[in-house]
Amino acid sequence: MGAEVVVEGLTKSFGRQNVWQDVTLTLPAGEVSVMLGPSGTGKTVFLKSLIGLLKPERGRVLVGGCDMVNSPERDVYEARKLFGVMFQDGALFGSMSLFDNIAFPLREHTRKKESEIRRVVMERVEMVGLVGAERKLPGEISGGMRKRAGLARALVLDPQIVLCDEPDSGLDPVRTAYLSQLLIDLNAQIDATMLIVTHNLDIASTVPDNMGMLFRRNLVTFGPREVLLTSEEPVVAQFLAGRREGPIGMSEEKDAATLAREGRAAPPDPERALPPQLTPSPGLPPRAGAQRRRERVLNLLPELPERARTAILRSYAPVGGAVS
Ligand SMILES: Nc1ncnc2c1ncn2[C@@H]1O[C@H](COP(=O)(O)OP(=O)(O)OP(=O)(O)O)[C@@H](O)[C@H]1O
Repeated sequence: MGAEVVVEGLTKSFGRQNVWQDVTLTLPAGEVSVMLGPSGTGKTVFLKSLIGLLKPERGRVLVGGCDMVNSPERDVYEARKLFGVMFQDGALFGSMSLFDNIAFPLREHTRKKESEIRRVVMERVEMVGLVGAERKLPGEISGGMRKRAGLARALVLDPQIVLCDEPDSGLDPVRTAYLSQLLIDLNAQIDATMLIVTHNLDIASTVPDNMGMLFRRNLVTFGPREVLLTSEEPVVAQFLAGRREGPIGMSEEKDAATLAREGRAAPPDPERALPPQLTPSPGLPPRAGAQRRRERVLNLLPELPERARTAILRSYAPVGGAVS
């Protein structure tokens, strides 16, 4: 099972520019979470802070007993091995074949023999559907294939936590749908804790167990997907509807006068059925994380808003019956 990631009171600034403050959330072990947010709200900075590449000035990130913010660099380096990171552009070495790119972390961080490296690399190549392309250079394949190669590389060290930074950027809607299914299938196979940063509403509404959103230097919300998807918070409703009307402007924030002229954005219709969450492809095991999540979320019910409660009970009810 993947490791839980506990974030407490995290605050990050660059000089006098505060990116976000007092961010507190827990990525539950083995579950899939998504972080949404308009451009420039600090989603990438958040991912980099989780792995200790950027150092917030306040707060803690606890992973398997290590505080990625405040522990000595030696401990942070060790704990970083629990993570697999898929960067926005795949971050592949252009002069190396996909095979060598994917093998790179194994050659760098382990003493495995070449035969063993080959076995692990090919297993991951198969998982992400790149068999036959492993001898190609990154420049000879499509953007979607590069993304999948980046994902395969993020998986070679058997990470307990997988972070994906905008895995959909530059992909067409069909490739994005395949990628969404791939992320769920991977979670079913490796039971890692996953955090996906994205603007993509299709991924956001069909992939995660949990969702959060960063806006105006704050974490607007983080919790079970149903909370955000039924939220009446104007910024969340605007983002999910992809509308111009609302607090999010071209340069992130609108001034109060513009907002007053527009009036409040309509909240989502409470009767609207939520898009169903993807399930693993036929032949794969059920997601252990989804089973744990069901227990966890049903215990949380009394603390959740009415709309989210109704949506959760509806999604867990057997057809025509009530949740036990
Ligand atoms: N190393 C850095 N030094 C100074 N400022 C930085 C640095 N990295 C990021 N920033 C600033 O932090 C803010 C948040 O950037 P970040 O890339 O995390 O946003 P984002 O939400 O991921 O955006 P997008 O969705 O457009 O990728 C931006 O204003 C950016 O300029």
